[in-house]
Amino acid sequence: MKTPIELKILDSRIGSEFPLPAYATPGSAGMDLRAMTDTAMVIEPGQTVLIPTGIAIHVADPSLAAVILPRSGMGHKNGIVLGNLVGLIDSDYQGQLMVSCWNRSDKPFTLDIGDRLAQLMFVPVVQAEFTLVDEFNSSDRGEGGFGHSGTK
Ligand SMILES: O=c1ccn([C@H]2C[C@H](O)[C@@H](COP(=O)(O)OP(=O)(O)OP(=O)(O)O)O2)c(=O)[nH]1
Ligand SMILES: [Mg+2]
Repeated sequence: MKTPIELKILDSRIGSEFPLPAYATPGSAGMDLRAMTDTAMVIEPGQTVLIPTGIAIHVADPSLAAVILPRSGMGHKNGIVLGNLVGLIDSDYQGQLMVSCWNRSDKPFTLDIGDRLAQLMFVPVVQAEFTLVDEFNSSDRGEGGFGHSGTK
């Protein structure tokens, strides 16, 4: 059972020349987002460019969010990852989904119009309300962290 999410097409090439984001297989967690630029573009080594996707979504439910993640092939083979590492889409965001595209490789990368450059995944969210305390009930870990348990 899939969760309905409102989507607006902002670029008419989506839904005509290029399909709407969709799950590629029944078990896919993410759906690919496409580069809806006016022209193909070369992203130079080290450069970060904000790429429009041509769509907006309104998640609406505060117990859900969407995240934009790199595609593993683009990241591993081409060094095309996200300038913000992970993009978080708030449930009340209604603007265009944008992908911060970072070429972390040492080679220029050509991004063609409509290329699938990142992926969108919906996730459950728990909103917290802080309860102020002076002391925590002690845990086994306590304040240990950042590798204090070693690597072996
Ligand atoms: O990769 C991304 C990350 C964010 N957003 C949009 C949706 C998100 O809800 C909004 C704000 O993102 P975030 O809170 O991460 O950025 P900020 O720098 O804190 O901006 P703001 O002050 O608008 O919250 O920008 C994208 O389109 N793509
Ligand atoms: Mg913010």
